[in-house]
Amino acid sequence: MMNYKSGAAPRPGPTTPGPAIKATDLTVVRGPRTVLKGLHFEVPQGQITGLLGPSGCGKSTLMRAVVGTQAKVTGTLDVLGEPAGSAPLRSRIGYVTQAPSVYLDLTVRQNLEYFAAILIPGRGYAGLRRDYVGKAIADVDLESHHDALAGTLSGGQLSRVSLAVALLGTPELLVLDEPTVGLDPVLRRDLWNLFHEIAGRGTTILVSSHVMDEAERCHRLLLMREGEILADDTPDALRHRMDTETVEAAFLRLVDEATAAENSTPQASGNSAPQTSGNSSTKESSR
Ligand SMILES: Nc1ncnc2c1ncn2[C@@H]1O[C@H](COP(=O)(O)OP(=O)(O)OP(=O)(O)O)[C@@H](O)[C@H]1O
Repeated sequence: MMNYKSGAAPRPGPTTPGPAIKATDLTVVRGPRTVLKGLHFEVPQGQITGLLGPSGCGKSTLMRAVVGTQAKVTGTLDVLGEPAGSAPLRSRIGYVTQAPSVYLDLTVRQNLEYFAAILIPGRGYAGLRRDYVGKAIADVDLESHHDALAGTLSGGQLSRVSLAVALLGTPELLVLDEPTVGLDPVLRRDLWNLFHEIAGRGTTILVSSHVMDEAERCHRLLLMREGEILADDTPDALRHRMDTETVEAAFLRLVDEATAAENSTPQASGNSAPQTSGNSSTKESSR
């Protein structure tokens, strides 16, 4: 968790020009495996960028690198104009992991008050903390449950408490690791509406999913496979370029092309970049 220096006012919104995230030759090794393989990409500010791909392709690892919790990261990774993981970024990024990170024996409000006290310590900020807690609870539509113990909430409600914690302090970048896993279609729709509302206020959102219909709700997509980026595009451009009805079909076509390219190159190794249709936004040409 990150906090504000005493006397420093919390930051209200985007303050840095340029992309929210810029990666150059981003490589991550975990154990014996190279999990991210020399990625080049940018994430624009104020939009929802979806990080999609099959289980194990490296989505969480990429997100961990962005928020600065991943070891053995090489290449260049700038976030909001600063090197990923640097101290000034701590109060500017909200991160929701796959596991709800809340205390089950505290109420919704107590959880938020606790994290707000760490984020913005000091008696002088008591009023500001109260405002942030109230706003975060309202944002995730949990006002009717603010006094409920977190341990008594449903899975969807618990996910929303985690999201509320990440929203404290109005971060410029929100990194959400599969926030809709296990939620019913109505809750998923409501959460995506909330993401759009948050992005509409200028917050950049990087959100991972392996549910392809969620790709259609993103402004941009990074499609991943085996630690590489197969495509970096808008959903419309991707469907158009691959001549498919859905992003899912476009993704499957890209995977087939990459597999065929690998199979037709005898010396191809697991670290080789897949061949795609030659669009300027594919990994090959963005190097
Ligand atoms: N601590 C670790 N040590 C070694 N390898 C790891 C470790 N954690 C993850 N990996 C490997 O790194 C690869 C990428 O994992 P990652 O969790 O980033 O994938 P993912 O796309 O987020 O998957 P999922 O959608 O299932 O969450 C996987 O092959 C995984 O086995």
